[in-house]
This record gives sequence, structure tokens and C-alpha cells, in this order.
Amino acid sequence: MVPGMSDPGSPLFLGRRLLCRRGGRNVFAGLDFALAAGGALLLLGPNGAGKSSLLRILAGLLKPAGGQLAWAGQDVTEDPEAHAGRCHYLGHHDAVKPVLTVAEMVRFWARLHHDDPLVADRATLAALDRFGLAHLADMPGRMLSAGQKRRVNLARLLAAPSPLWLLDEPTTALDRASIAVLEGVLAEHRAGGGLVVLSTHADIALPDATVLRLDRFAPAPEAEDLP
Ligand SMILES: Nc1ncnc2c1ncn2[C@@H]1O[C@H](COP(=O)(O)OP(=O)(O)OP(=O)(O)O)[C@@H](O)[C@H]1O
Repeated sequence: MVPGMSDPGSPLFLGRRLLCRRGGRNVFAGLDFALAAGGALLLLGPNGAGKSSLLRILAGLLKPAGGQLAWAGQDVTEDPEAHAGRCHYLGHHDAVKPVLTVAEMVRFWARLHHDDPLVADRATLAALDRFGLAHLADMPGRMLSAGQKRRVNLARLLAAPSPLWLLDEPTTALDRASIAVLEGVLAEHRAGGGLVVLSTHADIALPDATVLRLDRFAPAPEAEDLP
């Protein structure tokens, strides 16, 4: 069981009447969701529908123009640090440092999470192994391919466990075998009570996920948007 989880079945992470406004325009409005431990939200919709914006709102990186977000019944704005501590947010850009090796980057995350360096090192090795990166452990970030960089980012999900995974198009640049590994990792995270919110334009197995089509929450054009 991931630390910080409540009983399976009861809603743990809730969004109510979320309104997203960017660049002076409403992107989506009236968006509700409820996720219990082990639950998943699959965000779909065309380019510009607001998938990345919603993920940034859920991570606390972007303030919604309206609505509420609650974790275990508490508004997340009451304790933003606690919320940041329970999220793993993976955006479009891979946080890969050109001069650090694969192992150094993953170990950085593991040591943030695990106080005992031996435990952190074990978690690093396990994460590298799971994402097929063990043979690249000593390779600097600048020499990695796009898919290898993406796998380094995904490895931190395992190296530094957290209950809420917010993943923006995580399959980008991954080959089919790596997508299968990711699918297995997501399933294990959920089986342990973890939550997943994931946007994608590709096929990925996320059994029993709640599907949110962001374009369905597009508000009617505002007066100033009309020609
Ligand atoms: N930094 C920004 N400033 C202003 N508007 C923005 C900004 N980033 C995104 N937007 C706008 O917000 C809307 C939603 O963008 P977002 O990136 O959330 O969509 P998306 O569904 O993730 O798209 P894609 O499938 O292309 O990744 C778009 O109309 C976009 O132009």
C-alpha cells in the first residue's frame, strides 16, 4: 500500500466544477472527477483541448480560475506543500541533465525520497532494471536517445514512490516494448492503491480508467472570442 492512502473504494482525489482559463480564454469549464485509491483518469481530446493544462492544475502548478480540488476531504490549497509531496508530475519535457549519468539522475530522485542511502541505491537499481536502463547506467544524459530519456523520467516514478502520478503523454518516443513495461508499472502502482491521471494520443492499456474527453468541457465561445 502506498503511504498516505485511505481505504480502497472511498473517493480520495476530487475535482469539482474546475474552470481553466489560459491566454484570456476559457479552455474548459464545469469539469468534475472523483478518484478512489487504485483509480485512473484517462485524459483524451484533440490538441489544445486542455489535457496538459488540467494535469498542471492537478499538480498545483497552475491555478484553476474556478472550482475546487480536494485530497482525502481537504482542499489542496490549504497545504500546497503536502500536495506537491504526494504528486509525481511528468510533463512534455524530459528533465534530463546532459552531464549527469542515467544512474545519477535516477539516484537523485531516490535520495530525495529515501533517507537511507542504501535503500535509495537499491531503489535506483530496481528502477533502472525495470525500465531496461541498467546497461546505460553510466551514460551521460546528452548521449541518450529520445526514448531512453523518456525512460529515465519514468524510472523516477519507481525510484521515489508517491501516491499520485500525473503523466502527460508518457508514451511519447517509447517503443512498443517500453509501453508494455509502463503498462505493467501503472497496473502495479494502482494495485498498491496508487492513483494515475494520464493524457495520451496513443493506445495504452489503463483498465477500468474513467475517461475524460476534455473537448466535451469546452465552454461556449465568449462574446470577446466571436468574430
Ligand atoms: N502558456 C500558455 N499561455 C496561454 N495559453 C496557453 C498556454 N499554454 C497553453 N495555452 C492554451 O491553453 C489551451 C490548452 O492547451 P493544452 O496544452 O492544455 O492542450 P492539450 O490538450 O494538452 O494539447 P496537446 O494535445 O496539443 O498537447 C490551448 O488553447 C493553448 O493555446
